Amino acid sequence: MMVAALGMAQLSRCVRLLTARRAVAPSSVSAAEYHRALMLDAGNVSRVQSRAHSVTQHRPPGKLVRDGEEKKPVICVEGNIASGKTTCLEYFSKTSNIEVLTEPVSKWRNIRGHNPLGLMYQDPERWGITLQTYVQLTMLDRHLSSVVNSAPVRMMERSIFSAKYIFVENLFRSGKMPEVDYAVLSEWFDWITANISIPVDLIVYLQTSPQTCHERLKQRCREEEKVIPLEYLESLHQLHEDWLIKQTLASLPAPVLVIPADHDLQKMLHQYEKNREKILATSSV
Ligand SMILES: Nc1ncnc2c1ncn2[C@@H]1O[C@H](COP(=O)(O)OP(=O)(O)O)[C@@H](O)[C@H]1O
Ligand SMILES: Nc1ccn([C@H]2C[C@H](O)[C@@H](COP(=O)(O)O)O2)c(=O)n1
Repeated sequence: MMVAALGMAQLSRCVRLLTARRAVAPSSVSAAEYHRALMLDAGNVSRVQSRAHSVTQHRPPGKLVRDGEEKKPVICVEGNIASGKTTCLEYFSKTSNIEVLTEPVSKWRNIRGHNPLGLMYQDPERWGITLQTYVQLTMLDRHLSSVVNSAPVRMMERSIFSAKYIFVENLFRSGKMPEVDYAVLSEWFDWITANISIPVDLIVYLQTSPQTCHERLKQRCREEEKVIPLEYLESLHQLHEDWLIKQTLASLPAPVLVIPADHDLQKMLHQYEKNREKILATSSV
């Protein structure tokens, strides 16, 4: 399995911890109950503790978390390709005291000299599973990454949730991902979300029309994305709407703040200012 081959430190550590503890669990106690009762070492991973603020529903006890993670509220910025997520994060990082985590796109474009993002766009049936396995791994790594500064809020570009509910779902529904690949990715996703705490306190949805994204995407001119047709952005848009607005696709990990994002840059900065309090107040919810 690719994840094993890549040997991602956090995931394998979590897996090892669970496996090791399971091996010595008393036979009269279920594995789940036993894990709940465990107080794991104060090394890299520990059991969820009480939180400084009141948003506790996404941090159920018994899941593994990175030390300190539960103390900092997490905002995920979601939206279609080229909707303006990076631009939004840049703006807030310049104007507020926040910790910003961008999507690890450079890793998706270059893993040991290979470009799974480019391969996926060339032949999604063959390479969709490869890219999305790596996206899932690298997004989990982002979610679990240690706090890098003392900023009171963390703002992330996308999440492990949109990777699954939007991109994997789209590949499968459009017939470009074989059912077995979808099943493997879903099993991984279900295991991760059942066993590892992935706190999200607010989703900021940059809501755009697919046409706007198509224009911005052409303007950005990322080599791999030159083959993206408008129809692809329309499918992704529909899934975003189903997940974040209609709420019919999958459960939401956090409340959603919708920001209309078809406007020009100047007006968008105004929109961000208008919503600044709502977004950053997440830290005192
Ligand atoms: N409001 C806007 N109006 C016009 N162009 C924009 C706007 N926001 C971002 N862009 C441009 O659109 C492209 C995609 O924006 P980006 O922030 O990289 O999107 P994302 O991170 O969602 O893919 C970039 O070239 C960026 O400069
Ligand atoms: N799970 C994912 C996440 C992203 N991508 C692609 C889409 C874009 O080509 C690129 C980066 O996205 P952006 O930040 O520009 O919206 O990665 C994907 O295929 N699967």
